[in-house]
Amino acid sequence: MTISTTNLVEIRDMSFYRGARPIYKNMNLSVPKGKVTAIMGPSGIGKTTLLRLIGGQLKPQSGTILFDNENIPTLSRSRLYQVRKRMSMLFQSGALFTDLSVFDNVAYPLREHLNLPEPILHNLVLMKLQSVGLRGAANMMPSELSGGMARRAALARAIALDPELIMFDEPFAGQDPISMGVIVKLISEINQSLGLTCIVVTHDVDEVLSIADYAYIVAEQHIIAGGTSQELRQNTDPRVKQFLDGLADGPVPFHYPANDYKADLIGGSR
Ligand SMILES: Nc1ncnc2c1ncn2[C@@H]1O[C@H](COP(=O)(O)OP(=O)(O)OP(=O)(O)O)[C@@H](O)[C@H]1O
Repeated sequence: MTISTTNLVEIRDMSFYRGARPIYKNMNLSVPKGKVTAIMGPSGIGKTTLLRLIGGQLKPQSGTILFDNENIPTLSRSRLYQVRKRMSMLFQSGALFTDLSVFDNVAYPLREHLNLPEPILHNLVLMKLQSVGLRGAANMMPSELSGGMARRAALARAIALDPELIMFDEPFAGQDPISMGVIVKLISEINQSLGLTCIVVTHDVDEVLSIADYAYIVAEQHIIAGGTSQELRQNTDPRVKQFLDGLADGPVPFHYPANDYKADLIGGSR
């Protein structure tokens, strides 16, 4: 196996099944250190699953998932706990703790993992909030925030422990164009100013391609195309064009695999 020092995450020949159903078959993926990597693909194809595999919450049936050259699926529980501290995941539902203020939400992982004197913790939290433009909202409760602000507060919490990798699951979903622009800019800024490796899973092609150094498209249980944003835009594969142009139907089927429609309808009750 070639071990790369330039890729923070390296997936080789990885297969993952849900029951008998393959989600990934012999898939390969490299996520370069310090870059923004976009993972795109149709709904239900396995993008969130991929993030959970990288985070060690799910185990593949075969293959390797290297994080900084450590094979995640084979790590002991305690080692995985250590490695996971270096990664952060921001899920779409990235819920804040509703009974804690914005300040305390961001302070939570710091209090949980580090034993910092209160004045240092205070300043660290304010610095994280400053980086997402919410220092002024430190004392607000999550219920008082707009959707976009809540997402930014969740981002401040996700970077509280200075992870090396941050994985965003659909960061733009449900945002108005201005909030989307703010989030695009924030991802780009935290990548550039903190040197954070970012993986962004999304359907929002234009937004993500504007900041991604590399972009991959998942379909048919593996990566069907990848490269720089520009290379992907020039790709002539009809499946890639279908996805990038947002066409509802094409070589990548719109429907989740199902029984014959007519048979299902006349078959009556299930
Ligand atoms: N806990 C589970 N048990 C069984 N199947 C699951 C489970 N979670 C997800 N799946 C299936 O795995 C497949 C991949 O799901 P996943 O959430 O990774 O897709 P996705 O590409 O992130 O979709 P979307 O873009 O719609 O969020 C889906 O078909 C889903 O039905």
